[in-house]
Amino acid sequence: MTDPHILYIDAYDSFSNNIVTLLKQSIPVTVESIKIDDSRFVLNDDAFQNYLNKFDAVVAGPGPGHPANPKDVGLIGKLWSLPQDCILPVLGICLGFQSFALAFGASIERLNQPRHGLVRRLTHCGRDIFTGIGDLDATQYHSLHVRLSHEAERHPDTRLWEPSRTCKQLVPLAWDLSDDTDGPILMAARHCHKRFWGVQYHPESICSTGGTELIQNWWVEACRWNAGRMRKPIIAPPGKSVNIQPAERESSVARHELSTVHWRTVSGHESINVVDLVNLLGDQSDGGEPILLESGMRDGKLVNPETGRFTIIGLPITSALQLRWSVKDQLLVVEKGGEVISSKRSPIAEVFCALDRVLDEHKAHGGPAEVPFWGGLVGYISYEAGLQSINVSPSKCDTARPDVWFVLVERSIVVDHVAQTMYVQSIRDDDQAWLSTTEELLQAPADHSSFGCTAVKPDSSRYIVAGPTQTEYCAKVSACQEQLRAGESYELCLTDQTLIRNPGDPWTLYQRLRRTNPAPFGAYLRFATTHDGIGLDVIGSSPERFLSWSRNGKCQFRPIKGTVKKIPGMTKEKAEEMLRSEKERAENLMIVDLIRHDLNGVEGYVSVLPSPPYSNLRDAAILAPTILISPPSVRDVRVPQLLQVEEYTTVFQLVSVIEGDLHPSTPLTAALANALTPGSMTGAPKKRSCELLRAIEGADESRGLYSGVLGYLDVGGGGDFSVVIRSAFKWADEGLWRVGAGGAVTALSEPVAEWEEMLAKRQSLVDVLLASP
Ligand SMILES: C=C(O[C@@H]1C=C(C(=O)O)C=C[C@H]1O)C(=O)O
Ligand SMILES: NC(=O)CC[C@H](N)C(=O)O
Repeated sequence: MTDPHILYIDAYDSFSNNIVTLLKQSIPVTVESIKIDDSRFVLNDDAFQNYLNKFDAVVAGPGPGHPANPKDVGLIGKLWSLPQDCILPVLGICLGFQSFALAFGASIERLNQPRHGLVRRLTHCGRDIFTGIGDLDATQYHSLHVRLSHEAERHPDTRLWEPSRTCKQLVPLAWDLSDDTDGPILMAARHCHKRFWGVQYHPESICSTGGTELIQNWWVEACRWNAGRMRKPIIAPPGKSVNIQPAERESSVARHELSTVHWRTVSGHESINVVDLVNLLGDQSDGGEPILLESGMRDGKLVNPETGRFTIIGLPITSALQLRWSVKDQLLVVEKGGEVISSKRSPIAEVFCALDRVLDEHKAHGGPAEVPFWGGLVGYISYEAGLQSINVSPSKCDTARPDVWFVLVERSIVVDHVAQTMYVQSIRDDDQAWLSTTEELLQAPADHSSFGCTAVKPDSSRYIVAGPTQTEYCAKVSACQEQLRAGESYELCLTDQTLIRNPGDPWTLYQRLRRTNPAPFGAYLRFATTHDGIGLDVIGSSPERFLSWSRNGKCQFRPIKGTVKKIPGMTKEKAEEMLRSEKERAENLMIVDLIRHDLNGVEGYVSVLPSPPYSNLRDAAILAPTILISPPSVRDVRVPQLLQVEEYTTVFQLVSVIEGDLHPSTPLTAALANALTPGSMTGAPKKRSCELLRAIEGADESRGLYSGVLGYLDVGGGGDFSVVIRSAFKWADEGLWRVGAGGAVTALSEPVAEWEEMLAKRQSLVDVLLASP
C-alpha cells in the first residue's frame, strides 16, 4: 500500500525543508510541498479543494509577515473555513498556528521583545499532541503572538488549560511562562472539536526537543479522525518536478572518457613560502595571471588546519576557457582561446548546468587522493547572482559586469602545509614537459623576484572615496529592527560598502593582507577578458567556509555568526563568555537552522542534451534545457559542531558546522546552486530578508562579489567555496577597491555596537588599502 500523503504549505520560510524532513523521519508518509501563492489555487477555490481531497493531512508552515495579511499566509488562510467534506487535519507551525488562532477569535499582537532564536523550557499539558513528552525545550522565531484573552492570562495558574471566554473553541496545550515583560505566551493549542492543532515554536529546530514525538502524537490524532471519517490514503498527484530514476538519469547526462591527472610531488625542505612560489610561477606562466587560494598562517601555524590546510596556485593560460554570466543581461558567455564560442541568454539555473557540463567534459581521475583540487573551474558567484536563484530581483545595477565568472585551471601547484609537500599537477594530455620543468623549478632554491609588480604610487593617492557614516548606518540598523519587531524577518544581515582609492599593485596589497590578516580562505585573483576590457582584481582574507564537498559527496557548511572584536586584554576565555550570550547564540542558531533547510532542500537536476547534430559538445550544452529531479538528494543532515568559538587575527567568531551526504548521482554544483545566496549574509527567512535588505541598503546598491562565494569546482568531483567577506575587489573600469562589511541585526542589537562591529570587520582591509607602501 502506498504511504499516506501530507500536504506541506510553505509560506516562504527558511526552515520549511527541516519540517518536511522531520515529518518524513517521524512518520511513514509522503510529503508534497506547495507555496502559499501557488498560482493553480490562489484564485481558484474549487481547484484547491479538489487538490486537498488527495491528501490525508496538512501542515501549515511558518513564515515572515502577519497572519492577517492574505499575501503572507495565502492558501493557509483558506484551510480553516473549508466546506465540511474538504476539511483535513492540520498542524499549524508558528505563522500557520497564528493563522489558525486568528480564524477562531484570538487576537495577534506584537511581543514587547521578539523571540528570535530563543530556546525556552515550555509548560505543557502532557496530553494530546504532548502525550509522553516530558521536559520540552522549544526554539522560537516569532515577533507576534496569539492572545486568547487578557482576562485568562491574568490568572495563568488556575486558567492555564481552559479556553478563554472570548476564544471558546481554542484549547491551550502549552505555554511559555518564562517571560516577565510579555507574561504567559501561548505555545500550542487545538480546536475543541475540529482537527486543527498549532504550535507557536519550531519543533524542527536543532535546539528543540520532542519534535518527533509531537509529530507522531499529532499523526495518531489525525489518523484517528481520518479513520472516523473513512478517508482513504490516496496517492498524491505528481508535482511540478519530474521524477527521473537513477538509471535514466545516468543516461541523460553526457558522459565522457575520464582524463587522467598527471602529477609529481616535491617535498619542501623548510616551511614553503607561498609568495616566493607565486613569484616564481608567475614569471614562468603562459601569460595568464596566477590565481591563489591560500590557507593562511599565523606565527608559523595554519590559522585553521581543518578548513585551511592546502594552498592552491592555479596557472591558467591566457586562452583558458572562461564562463561568465551577468544578472543585468542574463548572457552566458563561454570564451576559449580568446574567442567567444557561445553567448546565450540563460536563467541562473542554466549557468549551473553549464558549469556541470564543463566539469563533466573535463572529468578526471588518478590525481593524488589527499589533494582536494586537481584542476577545474576557479571563480566566484556574486550576491546578486545568488538572489536570482531565490527569485529576488536585484538592485538596479547599471553595468553588465560578470556576476558569475569561472576560469578553467588545467595546471596547478597545490601545497599541503601539514605534510610540507607540493603537488605539481596538470589535467592536460601532453604536459610532461611542463611538469618536469616546474618540478625542477620548485626543487631549485627560490628566487625572490616579484612577478608583474608595479611601483606603488605616493601616499596621497590612497584615501577613502565613499563609505557609510555612523548616523546613516545606525538608522539602517533601526530600520532593520522595525522589520524584526513587525515579524517580517527573524534576523537581517545588514551590510555597507566602503570605496577606497589605491592605485598600487594588487599583488603587493595581497602580500600585505596575508601578513596582517592571515585567513583560511586567502584569495588573490586577477581576471580579465581578452576582448571587451572587463577586468577584476580580488584580494581576500575570508575566515568563513560557505560550502565544501568531497569527491564522495560529503558536504559541509560552516556559517559564522557572532563576532567579538579583539581589543587589548581580550582573551579567548572572555570572548567565549561574551559569545555565550543569548543574543550571539540566537544569531548563530537561526543560521544553523536556515542552512539545515538549504541542505535538506538540495534537489538534483540534469541537463537533457538535444539530439545531434551539433558541432561540438559545448554548443549542445548551451542549448540544453534543465529538468529538476525530485525528491531531494541529500541524506543525513547533521550538526557536528554547534556554536564554537574560533580565533582570527582581529576578531573571535562563533562557528557551527552542518554536514550531509549527497546522493552519488547528484550533479556537482547541486548543493551550491540550492544554497545560494549564503544565509549568513542574508538573515532569515532568506527571501523576505533579502527583499528588505535591498530596500534598506539602497535600491541602487549592489553587493557584487562581497557576500557572494569564491572558490573552485574540482574535475575530480569536489568543491570548496568561501563567503566573500574581509575582502576587497576592484573593477578595472571603476578603478576603486570595494570593501563590504556588516553584521547580523536582531531585535537585541544595539545600533552603535553594530556600527562598531562593521568597522572592526572592515578594519583589516582598510588598513591594508590605506597603509604606506
Ligand atoms: C557581514 C560580515 O560577516 C558576516 C556576519 C557575521 C556576524 O554577524 O557576526 C559573521 C561572519 C559573516 O557571516 C562581514 O564580515 O562583513
Ligand atoms: N516563524 C514564524 O512563522 C513567524 C511568524 C510571524 N511572522 C511572527 O514573527 O510572529
